Amino acid sequence: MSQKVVLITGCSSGIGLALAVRIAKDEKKRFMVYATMRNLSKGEALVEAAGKTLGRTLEIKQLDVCDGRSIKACVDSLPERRVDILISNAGMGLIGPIECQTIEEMKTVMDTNFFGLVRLMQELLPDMKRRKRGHIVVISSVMGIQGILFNDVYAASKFAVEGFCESLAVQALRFNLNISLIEPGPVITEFERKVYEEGLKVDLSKADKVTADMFTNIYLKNYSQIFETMGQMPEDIAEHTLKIITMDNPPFRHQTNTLYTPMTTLKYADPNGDLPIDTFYKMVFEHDKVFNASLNFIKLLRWRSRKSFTLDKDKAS
Ligand SMILES: NC(=O)C1=CN([C@@H]2O[C@H](COP(=O)(O)OP(=O)(O)OC[C@H]3O[C@@H](n4cnc5c(N)ncnc54)[C@H](OP(=O)(O)O)[C@@H]3O)[C@@H](O)[C@H]2O)C=CC1
Ligand SMILES: CC1=C(/C=C/C(C)=C/C=C/C(C)=C/C=O)C(C)(C)CCC1
Repeated sequence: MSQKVVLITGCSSGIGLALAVRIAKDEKKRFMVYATMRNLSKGEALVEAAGKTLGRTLEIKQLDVCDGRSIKACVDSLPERRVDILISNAGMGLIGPIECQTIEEMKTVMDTNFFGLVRLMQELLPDMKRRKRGHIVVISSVMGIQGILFNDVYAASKFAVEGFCESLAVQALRFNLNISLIEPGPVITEFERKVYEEGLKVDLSKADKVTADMFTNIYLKNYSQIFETMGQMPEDIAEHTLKIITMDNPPFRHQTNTLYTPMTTLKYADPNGDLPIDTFYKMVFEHDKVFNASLNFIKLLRWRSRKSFTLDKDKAS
């Protein structure tokens, strides 16, 4: 069986970079990875992490998901235009009260996170259908199934992604194609830093006092703590994704973070949809002390298990 061709978007940092490197370093050399980024001058970190795979199982190419011509040029440059596995990863976040955001800012998020995927699919789906072979893997988010306070537009963009893929999945089956949504919770990447820094800069003068206070003193105040407690590393997401692309019958949805699943399960537990909303409200406004204590407890457990893992490794070596 020849190598499978994998095209990944947004590989200049974070999950995309980790994915490209992990898949290119596959022990059985099952994949040829085209790691793409919109700005090739940001390729240094990937070049370094790719090491010897560069020019062998990994090649870097330019691709901007907001530019149809750039997508076409990239796909046209591939041997026989063949892509067996598309990993749509490029994306951006946006936090804050909606009254403080412009429609332009919101459109940029939708254009990147949702229309970026649509453009890729328009370019690649017809070829995949013709070959009756292909797997489309989308880095969605837990926010593709559940909205989170002050992430209104970001969550909307990921809901759009999920609705789009769920609708297409039936048609895809007819052509022997698979679609999989990877749904990480918080992941420690540039995304976290960029979103937080932009959040600190939000001009809250258009928001009322209660909303501005909620954003600053509840959301932003707890933001880093949530990432520290529940955050996964991009390498974890890469490992999960590698498993999904090597399965015979890959699932349509895959959540990567077991610490987060109690939250998303609330959504499926109540068809009225009130349970997750009421629970989030109580966590934030009524049981904030219990919520913070639980986060600290999880942090302690994770710290201890990391420490014993390091000690075990030291003993073994
Ligand atoms: N971090 C998290 O907590 C979570 C992230 N996700 C999702 O994971 C994906 C990757 O994010 P993550 O690695 O965390 O964040 P990063 O900010 O580290 O990476 C985002 C990548 O997307 C690229 N990108 C942005 N816009 C475009 C564009 N128009 N064309 C091509 N590439 C673009 C960025 O390129 P550039 O460097 O040029 O900006 C960068 O390479 C996103 O879809 C995000 O929504 C999902 C769940 C949680
Ligand atoms: C869990 C939780 C919170 C925050 C969750 C966050 C911040 C999740 C971030 C997820 C990301 C970044 C996904 C990216 O796609 C709140 C609202 C503070 C309180 C209620 C419980």
